Amino acid sequence: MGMTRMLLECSLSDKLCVIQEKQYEVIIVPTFLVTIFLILLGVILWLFIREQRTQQHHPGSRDTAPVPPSRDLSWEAAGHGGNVALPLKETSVENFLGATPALAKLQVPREQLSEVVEQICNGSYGPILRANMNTGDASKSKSVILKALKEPAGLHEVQDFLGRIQFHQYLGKHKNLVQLEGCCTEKLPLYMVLEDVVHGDLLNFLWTCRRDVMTMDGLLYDLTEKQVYHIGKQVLLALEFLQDKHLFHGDVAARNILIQTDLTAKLCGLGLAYEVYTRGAISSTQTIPLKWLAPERLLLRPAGIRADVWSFGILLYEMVTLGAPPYPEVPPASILQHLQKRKIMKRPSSCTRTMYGIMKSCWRWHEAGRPSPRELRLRLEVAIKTADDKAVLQVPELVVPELYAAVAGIRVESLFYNYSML
Ligand SMILES: Nc1ncnc2c1ncn2[C@@H]1O[C@H](COP(=O)(O)OP(=O)(O)OP(=O)(O)O)[C@@H](O)[C@H]1O
Repeated sequence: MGMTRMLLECSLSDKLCVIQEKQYEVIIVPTFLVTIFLILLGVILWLFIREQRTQQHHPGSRDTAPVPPSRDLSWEAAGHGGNVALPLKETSVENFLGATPALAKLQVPREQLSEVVEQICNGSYGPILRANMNTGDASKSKSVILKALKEPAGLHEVQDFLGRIQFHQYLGKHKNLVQLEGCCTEKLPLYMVLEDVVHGDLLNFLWTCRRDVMTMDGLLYDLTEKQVYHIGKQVLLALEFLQDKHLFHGDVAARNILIQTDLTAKLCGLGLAYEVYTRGAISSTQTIPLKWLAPERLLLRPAGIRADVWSFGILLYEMVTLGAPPYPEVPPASILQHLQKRKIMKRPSSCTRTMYGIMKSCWRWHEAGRPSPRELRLRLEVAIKTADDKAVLQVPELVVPELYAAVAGIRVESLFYNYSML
């Protein structure tokens, strides 16, 4: 339109008009084309740089076979639930480890765990194994306990297992708590490495004391009143330690105490203490034998360290009777009604009045009336001074584990006894 108008207004002899027409062709069109070219070049460059950056973030994506997608939490969120066990990809575990760098310091090289000697039992996470650990020097190989996470495991189980290791790390060392030596969590299968308390649990020790066995691997299978106090005092030290950290154990019983040759006692079975640590209370549906529980636990009320004190009273009873089941005349399911009638266990014939007095103080209905672990320990320290260290506790009847389990209200499979010993 503009050109037509120009031509109409100009004569052929009009030079100015010709010059204007040449300006239009020579300046504006090339400028337009150059601009388009530059824009295209810019876009191509931008796409090229973006591609380069993508490759830097995923180095193997072009040169290696594609990695299968790892299972993520969305799988569980899609209605499959946390308990579904699926084989985990190494990458999933590595992701967790990335989120828990504190565990890096605890890693034990797998090649140091040379041979599994035996499977002790099936624990709450999976098999509990005894293995040899090489410490570099062949003459210094030592026995350790491996708690393995059973496979296949769900993601939340892996998380829980790693959390449990960190809980051990948080607790730190205490002479009367089973010690964490390290872990193998850089790949599957996952292991928690614990010190080996070779003589196993106190309940088995008590049962063996009923037999004619004198000593085994340096441990004397005889128990006096003084030794009962000695073991009890160590358990109370462990409870004080937990209380200082605003925790409690939740399952104090002879089956959860490990014994060393010199009668050092170590509290194990810290699963419920871990729940208290993570959730502030025991919320697990895990069944704890009712006969060891304080009334507030049976009534599903909030509980604390004084519920452990109640169970400690039952532990004293277990020791002085060499592992008899508590309340032998009461069916496990009726224990709450029994206690609601304010009935407690009678004094066993092997129990002194002093010791029975201590037991009764643990079994006061209201937790505020019960002593604290520290008060209790001080009472034990006084009692120990005059306790009998000569007379050996004796119970002639041998234990039939199935019968014990039925009367105690415990699943027989959860008792880690050695048949050959009984
Ligand atoms: N460090 C250890 N040394 C020797 N034996 C052990 C050790 N740890 C566990 N055991 C054996 O395994 C049994 C079960 O241990 P423990 O209760 O700690 O395992 P768990 O089932 O994993 O429970 P939790 O999850 O409550 O810790 C013990 O009664 C004992 O016989």
